[in-house]
Amino acid sequence: MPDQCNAVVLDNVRLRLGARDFLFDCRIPKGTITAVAGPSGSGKSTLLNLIAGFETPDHGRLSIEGEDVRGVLPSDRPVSLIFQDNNLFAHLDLFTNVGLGINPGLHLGAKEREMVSTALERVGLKGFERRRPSTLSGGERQRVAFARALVRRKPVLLLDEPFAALDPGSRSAMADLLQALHRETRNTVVIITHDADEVARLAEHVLFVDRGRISFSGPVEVFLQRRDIEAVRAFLGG
Ligand SMILES: Nc1ncnc2c1ncn2[C@@H]1O[C@H](COP(=O)(O)OP(=O)(O)OP(=O)(O)O)[C@@H](O)[C@H]1O
Repeated sequence: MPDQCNAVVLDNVRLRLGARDFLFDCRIPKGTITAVAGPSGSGKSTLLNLIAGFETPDHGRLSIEGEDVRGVLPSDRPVSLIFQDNNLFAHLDLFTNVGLGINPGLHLGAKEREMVSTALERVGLKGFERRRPSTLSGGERQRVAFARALVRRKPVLLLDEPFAALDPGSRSAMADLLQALHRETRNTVVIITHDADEVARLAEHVLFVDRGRISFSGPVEVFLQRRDIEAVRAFLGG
């Protein structure tokens, strides 16, 4: 596949962390939802941290949206992030938490304030603007994190197990919201998940990480049939 079809390209990216070494050679197709799956400790978060810029490759090339991002600070990369614990500031209200996605200095003009209100409305939190994160449920807090990612308007959205702390009902509501937002924005979504059903339901493309390497990369329909790779078989449940 030509590289302009890929939002993220890792070319023989190597990294050593303590006793563990990682080698990632993979592509993430532009505009897709790509699931990153694999056993615990295999290196899924490390892969996301490399893309986000929280880890620096020892060797290899990493480009995002066609740009070599070696030496580019996390805040200057064309990515936004959502983690399991959603990183909201407890002492700030929701409007302010979302506004920080646009401008860390919080100098918001009328247009930016409108963007924050629209994003909160889009994730179903209209009227919650002055509430603090502690007054919300886990699912609602994740919606705020989504709103903040929406106002950032970055082409790549990285999610590290964003629904792991939620009950099954909220998980599936958030998966629906993610899909709806993806249909609107058509950005590239990369989501770590431990849940085979979530992979089947959400993803178009799958990267399977095993012992610091990519052991499968391809369309979800092919992934779901791959019973010949032992770790994939275990992940899919027999
Ligand atoms: N800074 C570090 N120094 C040493 N080892 C590290 C460091 N960061 C991660 N590791 C190790 O690298 C391995 C991969 O970690 P990583 O968090 O990427 O795995 P994961 O697939 O996301 O796991 P999980 O599904 O359990 O969250 C683990 O064994 C972890 O202990």
